[in-house]
Amino acid sequence: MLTTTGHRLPGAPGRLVTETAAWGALIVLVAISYVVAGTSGLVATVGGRAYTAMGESLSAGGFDNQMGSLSLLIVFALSCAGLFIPAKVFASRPPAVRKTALSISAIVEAALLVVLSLAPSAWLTWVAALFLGAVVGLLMSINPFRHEKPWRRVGIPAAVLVFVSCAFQILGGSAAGTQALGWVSLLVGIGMAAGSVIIFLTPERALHAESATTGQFPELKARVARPAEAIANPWVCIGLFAVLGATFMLAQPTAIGHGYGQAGFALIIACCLVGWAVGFEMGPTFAPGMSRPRVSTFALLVSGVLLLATGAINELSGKVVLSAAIAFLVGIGVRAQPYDFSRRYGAVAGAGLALVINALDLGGTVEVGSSPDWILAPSDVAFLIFGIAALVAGVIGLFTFDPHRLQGLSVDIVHGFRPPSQPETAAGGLGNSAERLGAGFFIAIEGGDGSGKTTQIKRISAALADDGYHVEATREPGGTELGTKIRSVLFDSDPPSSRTEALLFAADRAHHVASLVDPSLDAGNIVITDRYIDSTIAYQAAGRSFDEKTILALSRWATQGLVPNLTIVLDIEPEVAAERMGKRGDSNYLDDENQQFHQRVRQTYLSRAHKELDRYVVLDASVDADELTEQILAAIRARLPQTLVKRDTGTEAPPASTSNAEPDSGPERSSVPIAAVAAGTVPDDDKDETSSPDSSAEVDGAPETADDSVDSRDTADGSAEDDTDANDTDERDTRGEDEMHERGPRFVPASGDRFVPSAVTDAEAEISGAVPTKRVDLGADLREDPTASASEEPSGATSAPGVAGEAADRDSENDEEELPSFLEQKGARRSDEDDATTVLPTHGTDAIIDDSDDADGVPTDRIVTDEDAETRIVNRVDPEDAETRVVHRADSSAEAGAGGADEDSADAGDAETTVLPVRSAREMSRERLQAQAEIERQARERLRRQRERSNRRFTNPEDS
Ligand SMILES: Nc1ncnc2c1ncn2[C@@H]1O[C@H](COP(=O)(O)OP(=O)(O)O)[C@@H](O)[C@H]1O
Ligand SMILES: Cc1cn([C@H]2C[C@H](O)[C@@H](COP(=O)(O)OP(=O)(O)O)O2)c(=O)[nH]c1=O
Repeated sequence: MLTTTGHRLPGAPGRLVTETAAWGALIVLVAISYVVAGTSGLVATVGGRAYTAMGESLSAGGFDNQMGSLSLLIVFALSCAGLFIPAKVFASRPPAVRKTALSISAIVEAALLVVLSLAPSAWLTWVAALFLGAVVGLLMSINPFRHEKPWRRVGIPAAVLVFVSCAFQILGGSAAGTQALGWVSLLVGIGMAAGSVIIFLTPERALHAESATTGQFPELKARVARPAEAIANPWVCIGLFAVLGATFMLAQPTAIGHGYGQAGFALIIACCLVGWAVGFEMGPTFAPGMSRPRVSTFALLVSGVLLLATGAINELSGKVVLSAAIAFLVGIGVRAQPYDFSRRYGAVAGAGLALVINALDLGGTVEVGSSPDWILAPSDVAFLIFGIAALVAGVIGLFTFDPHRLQGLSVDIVHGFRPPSQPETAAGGLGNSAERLGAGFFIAIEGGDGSGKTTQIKRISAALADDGYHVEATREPGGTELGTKIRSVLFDSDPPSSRTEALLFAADRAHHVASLVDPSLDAGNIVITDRYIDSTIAYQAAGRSFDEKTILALSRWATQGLVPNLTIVLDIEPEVAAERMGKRGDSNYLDDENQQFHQRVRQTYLSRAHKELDRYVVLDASVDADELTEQILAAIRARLPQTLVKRDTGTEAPPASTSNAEPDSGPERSSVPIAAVAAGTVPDDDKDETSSPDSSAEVDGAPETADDSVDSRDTADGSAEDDTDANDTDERDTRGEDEMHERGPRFVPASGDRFVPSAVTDAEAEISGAVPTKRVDLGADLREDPTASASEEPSGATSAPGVAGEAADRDSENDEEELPSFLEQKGARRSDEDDATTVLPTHGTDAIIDDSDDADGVPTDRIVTDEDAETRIVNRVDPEDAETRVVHRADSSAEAGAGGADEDSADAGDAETTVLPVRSAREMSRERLQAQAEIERQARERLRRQRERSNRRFTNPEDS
C-alpha cells in the first residue's frame, strides 16, 4: 500500500525507514485503538496507567467489542486516509515543499507515537492515525508508484511486534502482551523520527524515484504461464482485496475475543503478511495451465471456504494458518494477471465491512450436543459471513470466466497445474500461435550439423509435393534475402561475439517468419524449415551457455510466438556427423566447435523433444538416407491435417506461387523454380544433388523464369538470339493456366555452401566473357521424373525431352566444347542444364569491383552492383582454388546456352571470378542474393586459406 520503490536511489534510506515505521504505526495504532476504545469507550482519555488497567479489564472479561470495532474502524480509516489523497495534490508541489512537509509530518507522527506509548488514549490514537495518513500521502506523492511489494516494509514491524508481544506474554501473561503495543509504538515513533531526519537531510533530487522497481508484472515469468488477459471488470480481484482487508482487520478482534493476547494478534498479522508475500510472488506462474481470470476466481472461491473454516475454528494456531492461507490465495489471485484497478477500495471496503459486522456483536455459543459447545466470537461470525460471500462470488466467477478450452471443473483444475503446451505459451501474450499457423502446416527439421537435414528436406519436399501439397522448404539462417546477408555476416568473416551471434540468429528468424513463413502458412502451404528455435536453444543457450529462458524469450519475441506444428529431430552421434561433414567438405565456425559443444547441442535437442513428445519426433539419423526419408514422411503424413489444401483439389485460395509469379511479388517471396535454387559445389559423387534435366514442367515459377530470362537477355544484351527467344516464348505460351499456377516445393537450400543462383544467358556470358564450369543441381531430386534424373551421366550432358531439352542439349554441347581446360582437368561435370550456367570474370566492361583498398593486395570480395549494367559482380580470390560458382535456371531450356563464355575473354587472374547477372534490381531474387552471399563467403574462405598457406610458408619456409 505504501511506496517502496526507488530504494536503490540515494534518497532511499529516508523513505525506507519512514515507510517501515509507517507500517508499524498502522499495525500498532489499529491494535491500540481496539484495546483502548474497547475497554474504555470512545470518550476515554486515560493517564499513564491505562495499559495496565486495560490489561486487567481485558483479562477480567470487561471488553466492549462494539466500541472496539468502531474505534478500530476510525483509526483504520484515518490511517489509510493518506492513500486516498491523490498523488498529484502533493506531486504538484515543488520538491522542497514536499520534502519539508514529509519531514514535519513524520516528526509529528513520531511525537504522537511516543506520547501514545507512554499515555495511551483513544483520542491520541485517532490523532496519531490522522497524521499517519498524512505521512503516507506525502510518501506517495514523493514516490507515487502503486505496484510494489509492501510486505517488505510491513514485515519488519510485524516481526518486531511478534517478538515483543510474545516476550511480554511469556513473561507477564496474556494481559501483559497489551503493554507490548506501547513499546512497539515507541519503537516505530523513533523510527519515524529518524526517517524524517534522513529525508530532511537528503538532497531534493535524490528523493525522486525514476521508475518502479518492484511492482511490474514480471513479463518473463508470465511467459511460462498462460498469457495475461485483460479483464474488463476486475470485480473478482476487488473481492479478493476485500477478503484480505477483512482478514487483516479481524485479527485484533479475534485475538481479543478469544483471549489470545497481543502475541496472537501479532502472529496472525505476521503470518498473513508472509502468506500474501508468497502468493504475490507466485501469482504470475501459479497454475500455469489455467486461464488467468480463472485463477483469480478459484482463489476467491477457495478463500471463501478457508474464511468459513477460520470462523469455525476456535484455536489460535488454526486461525493463524488459515489466515495465512487466505492471504496467500489473495496474493495468487490478484497477481495472476496484471491489474490497473485500485486495491485500496477493495481492501478498505472489506476491512470496514468486517469491522461493522464485528461491531454488531453477533457472536454466541452454538450447542452442538456435546461439551464444550461451539463458541462463536463476533469476529468469527464476520469471518463466516465473509466466507459465504466469497464462496458465492467465486461460484459466480466460475460461470463468468470460461475455463481454457477444457470443460468440467476437475478437468480444469487438473490441467490448470500442468504447463500449457508450447504453442499456447509461445506468444508470451502477443498472440495465439495456434491461430497464426493459419491454414498451413509448419514443420521444423532440427539436428546437428551433418545429420542430414538438407538431404532429407529436399527429399520430403519432393515427396509431399508429389502427394499434391503446396510445399515451401526454407532454412535458417538465410531463408530470405536479408537472411542471406545475415548469414554472410555470421559466417563469412570473423566469428561474432556470442551475444551478437544470438541476436543475429534472432534477427534472421524474425525476418524469416514475418516475410516468408507466416505468409506461406497463411496461404495454406506446408512450410518446412531447416532449423528453427530449437537450434538457437541448442547452439546459443546450451552450446554457448546462455540462459535458456532469455534465448527462448528472444526467439519468441522475434517470431511472435510462432511454433512449428511438428519438429523432427534428426539425432546422430556428433562423431558420425563430423565424419559426414568432413566428406561434405564445407563447414562454418560452429561446425568446427569441439565435441563437447556438439554433445551439448545433441542433448539439448533430445531433452527438448522429451518434454513435448506430441510435438517432437526424434529419429535416428545414422540410418540409410532412404529409410530416414520414409520415417520422416510417415511422421509428417500421420500429422498432416485433412483440411490442408492440395494442389489438385484446392480451389479456394490461389497458391502462394501464383502470386509469386507476379513480377512485383516482392523480393522476399520471389518465385523461383526448384531447380533454379539448386546448389553448387557438392562432391561429384553425390547423386542426390545432381541435376535432372526436365525440371521446368514440375516446378513452380517456371513461366516467370522464362520471363526472367527474356528480360535479362533484353536488358543485358540486346543482341540475344532470336530463336532462343522464340523458343522461350513458345514454351511459356503452350503451358496451361493450371501449370502457371501450380506450386511445387519451393526449395531454399539448407546450406548456402551448396547453393547455386539463377542462370545467366548466352548473351550475358558473351558480353562478360563467362567461363562455364561444373555445376550440380541440388534441386534435381525434387523433380518428378526420376528416370530423367537417373539417366544422368556423371561425366556429361543428358538429353532432355522436348524443345527445351533439345535446346539445352545443343547449348550444353557448345558449353562442352568451350569448357576451359582447367575445369576439364578437374573433371568438372556438365549436364544438359549447363546452358544456363555461366561464370563471368570480375573485370568485365561494367564490372565495378574495387579492391584497391585491400592492403595486402588480395582482391576483396566486395560486391558492387551496377544497375545500369544490371550485372552483379563478385570477385574471386585465389586462382589455385579453382572452384567455380554456377548459375543456372530450372527452365534451362528456355535459356540460351551459356557456352559463349570464352576463357580468353576472362582475365587470367580472375578465371574463377563469378559475375551474376542482375536483370533488374526490382527482380532480384532471393536465390540470387543467396548465391552472391555464398560466393562472397567462398571468396573469404579462400582468402582465409590463402593466408593460412602463406602463414605456413612463413613459419615453415621449406614447405614452400
Ligand atoms: N543418411 C545418410 N547417410 C550417410 N550420409 C548422409 C546421410 N544423409 C546425408 N548424408 C551426407 O552427409 C552430409 C551432410 O548432410 P546434410 O544434408 O548436408 O546435413 P545437414 O544439412 O544436416 O548439415 C552430406 O554430404 C550428405 O550427402
Ligand atoms: C538457425 C541456427 C543455426 N545455428 C548454426 C548451426 C549451424 O552450425 C549453422 C548453420 O546452419 P546450417 O545452415 O544448417 O548449416 P549446415 O547446413 O552446414 O548444417 O548455424 C545456430 O547456431 N543458431 C541458430 O539459431
